[in-house]
Amino acid sequence: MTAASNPLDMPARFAIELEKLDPDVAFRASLSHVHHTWARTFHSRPELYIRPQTLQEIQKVVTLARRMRRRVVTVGCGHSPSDLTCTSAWMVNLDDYNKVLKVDRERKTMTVEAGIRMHNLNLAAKEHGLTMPSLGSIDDQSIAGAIATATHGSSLSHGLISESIVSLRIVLSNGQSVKCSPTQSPDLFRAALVSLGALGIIVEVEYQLREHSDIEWVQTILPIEDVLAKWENGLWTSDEFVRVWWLPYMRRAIVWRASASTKPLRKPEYNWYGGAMGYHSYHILLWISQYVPRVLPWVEWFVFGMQYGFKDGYTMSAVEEQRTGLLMNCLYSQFVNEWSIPLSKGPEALTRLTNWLHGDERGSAIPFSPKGLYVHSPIEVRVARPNASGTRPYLDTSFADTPSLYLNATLYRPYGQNPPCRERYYEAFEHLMKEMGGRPHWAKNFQSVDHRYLSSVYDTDLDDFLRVRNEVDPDGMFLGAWHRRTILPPRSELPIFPLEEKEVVRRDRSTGGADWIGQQARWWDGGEDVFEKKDITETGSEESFDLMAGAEAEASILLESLKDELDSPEFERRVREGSSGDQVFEKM
Ligand SMILES: Cc1cc2nc3c(=O)[nH]c(=O)nc-3n(C[C@H](O)[C@H](O)[C@H](O)COP(=O)(O)OP(=O)(O)OC[C@H]3O[C@@H](n4cnc5c(N)ncnc54)[C@H](O)[C@@H]3O)c2cc1C
Ligand SMILES: O=C1O[C@H](CO)[C@@H](O)[C@@H]1O
Repeated sequence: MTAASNPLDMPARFAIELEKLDPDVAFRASLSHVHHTWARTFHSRPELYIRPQTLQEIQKVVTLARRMRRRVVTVGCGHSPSDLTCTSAWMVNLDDYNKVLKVDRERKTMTVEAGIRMHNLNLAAKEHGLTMPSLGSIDDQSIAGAIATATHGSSLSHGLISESIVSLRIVLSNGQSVKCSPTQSPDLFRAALVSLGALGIIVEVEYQLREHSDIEWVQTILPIEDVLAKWENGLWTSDEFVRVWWLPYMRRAIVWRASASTKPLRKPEYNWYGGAMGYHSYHILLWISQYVPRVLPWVEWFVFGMQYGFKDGYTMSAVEEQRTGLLMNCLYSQFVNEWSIPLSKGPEALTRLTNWLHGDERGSAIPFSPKGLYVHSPIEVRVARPNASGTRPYLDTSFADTPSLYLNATLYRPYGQNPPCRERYYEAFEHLMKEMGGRPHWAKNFQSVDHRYLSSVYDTDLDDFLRVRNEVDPDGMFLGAWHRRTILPPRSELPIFPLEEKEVVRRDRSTGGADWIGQQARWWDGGEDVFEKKDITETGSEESFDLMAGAEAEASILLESLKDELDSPEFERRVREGSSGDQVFEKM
């Protein structure tokens, strides 16, 4: 172990605990990984970044973390733009645990290691004439990461991506690997289907596929009045997949629809603006709007006119494989704030939001001033039907008894810069969503949600999720600041867990995004061991939290000690390249 490569030396006890475990099971960790979200909205530096390749290696990590009293975050490919995957403790990534384990062609199911990316899952499925029944905008996510935050596509014939999970296997904080399904540990299964990384490490997924197919998609630009007129009359049922991009300033919308097709594959007609020219000119215009926000309505008109047509009714179409035809270019780094509300409330929500963006605070009944506020468009409008698998995840963001509408207020971060309008836009947007009983997309950049609000919209499902979660992870090995801020009650009602990690420093980076530093209720082993020294038996007593306050002092000292490194060109390079630093111990 070369401590020299890392100012945060591993404590002496680490080597002792490691030696107690089977040396033939590798421990593949690096000391200097820099984690960042896909959008580079958050960066954090785990004490250890571990890339296991077998189930035994994963179990070894959990056992060691438990003995070293460390929190564990499992990261897929970091596409969640919030601080959900930030940690200063131990980070596990399953990119090297990504094999296809079994294909049952008759049942059309495939069992895979949980680190597999959905793109590769679908490629493997295609070899057997199969495909995933639905997809969202991209397929880069790990299958475990995608289901963990209730990832969805846009179809009234499909629910969440996790709806096609037949069974899964999860390594719990006691190191046991448990298989669960609708008939095996059904409670654990319902919690694990949307786990927020808070239950354990999902290691295997059995996925229900369907016959491989192509789709023909057609997109048309229309006045929003036409779209609203069709809302209950076929807009969402004309095809298997339908999604809408809402252009609030032009009061128009792009309707994209697709259904299975046996026609010959056909690319969309060439649009010179649709490639690099459009990408870079839009990016530059968004950058200009950072300084002159009032150009944004013009930018919407120009960019979407060039891309989708200036005249109503302009149509483009193509025939593609479903596994690629459902995907889209999500362009630039972005904040995304997406909520689900009952589909029936869509016209009211979109009309009020559009009017608010046009400056009509009173008429929109959104009590925040829209004065001087300009936002990026489009607003993404998608749908899902209620879970039809018979086993509904406790934290299913779609509604159980009515079709769901997902509204996504995307704000781009041109060249990594935060847009000036985010706080007020999202304040107003979330006010409207909450008024309609909305549920925030777990992965995204919502900012005004706590346990009290989530209890009001998830009712006993949130209680059931937390019951199962606390049973299988009583020390909070898989809990961090994000969970405490959202799904967990305040510390006064539910004491901090022995291994729960707290955010102690969040520092904006000059190059965009934020550095996130956390600390657990106990001090790193270099300092005093609060749980042994003060014999704090019940979890989360005041003292331990006060010590957390002490941890703030400690963390600002830590930040000072790290400041030079965090601002160093070397760290910038690693952030830019997303390098995982040097592999320190390969086989322990
Ligand atoms: C460009 C872009 C497009 C997107 N498109 C869509 C879309 O169309 N629809 C939609 O709904 N969402 C969409 N998302 C959101 C995305 O699907 C979610 O953020 C998803 O969780 C990311 O998957 P990931 O593998 O990157 O997981 P991460 O972001 O790395 O992790 C997400 C959560 O999963 C947990 N996790 C990861 N692996 C495991 C594991 N093996 N065991 C237990 N927990 C685990 C993590 O701890 C964390 O809590 C998009 C995001 C981006 C950046
Ligand atoms: O998070 C997401 O980003 C894209 C929009 O860029 C959207 O489709 C997805 O849910």
